[in-house]
Amino acid sequence: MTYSDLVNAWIQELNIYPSSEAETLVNWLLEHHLGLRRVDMVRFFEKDTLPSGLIHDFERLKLGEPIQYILGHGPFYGREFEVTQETLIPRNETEELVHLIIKENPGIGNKILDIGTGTGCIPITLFLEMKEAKVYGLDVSERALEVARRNAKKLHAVVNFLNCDILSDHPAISELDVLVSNPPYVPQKDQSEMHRNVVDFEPHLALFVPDEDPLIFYRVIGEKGKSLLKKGGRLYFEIYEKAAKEIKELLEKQGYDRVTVHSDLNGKERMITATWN
Ligand SMILES: C[S@@+](CC[C@H](N)C(=O)[O-])C[C@H]1O[C@@H](n2cnc3c(N)ncnc32)[C@H](O)[C@@H]1O
Repeated sequence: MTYSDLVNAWIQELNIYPSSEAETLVNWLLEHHLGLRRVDMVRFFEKDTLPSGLIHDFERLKLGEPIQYILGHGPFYGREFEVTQETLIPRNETEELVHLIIKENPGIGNKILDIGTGTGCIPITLFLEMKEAKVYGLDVSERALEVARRNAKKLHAVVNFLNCDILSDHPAISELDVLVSNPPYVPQKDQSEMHRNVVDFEPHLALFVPDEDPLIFYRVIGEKGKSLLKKGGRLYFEIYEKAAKEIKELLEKQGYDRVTVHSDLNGKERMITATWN
């Protein structure tokens, strides 16, 4: 079998994805298993046989499992982060949120807390990209925090991780320059609109909120932010596009200033920022 025979056959079999995406996924899997660049793979196929792990992983891909869970890692802001089924897979729009924080807070020694940290991708990246930042990350899931701690160690980032349920506990932190969160925000009833590989594989604890109170995390974090943030401190949320207007109104009602909705690169309203004065 040649490289192109195999790639074409697998693209056909991976018909749960559009063919351009299937091609990217097949090549990602091949590169991971063979440790070869695409150009070298053509030569590999002329003389070698496929490792059995590759076939097994392809079967998982066909069943809709996200490739980051299969490989055990995924990219975020130019670095690879370990992911497990206890953690959300880091998303592009979250990279944009992190980029906004870096751009808007060029000073030295910012004190930062990330609520609902998952893999730790937000605080680890902020530690590595901002000068002398003092960074905290919290999550209710101890299993997610274990992953976050491993990521920090591997990437040489100093982050204080705390196990905390933000809906019932108050973290013992104050005088923050930046409070950031990408909290769970998808109402249960919207499950049916989501891609199967998200609903079937990613942790529901990281995704869903009750239909009767979909803004619960924004309301609670906004309220707690008043004592966590210092005067002039900045709040950064990733948001559900459908809820942008309501979250803006909520934060204005809570007394925040300069409440601003930002669009991501796809033109979707996916971030909101505010100042506590
Ligand atoms: C949407 S994920 C975000 C993960 C990561 N920050 C990212 O952007 O990839 C939300 C995170 O909030 C955590 N979480 C859910 N309920 C929580 C709670 N009550 N208190 C603290 N964290 C919570 C989940 O475990 C999950 O890691």
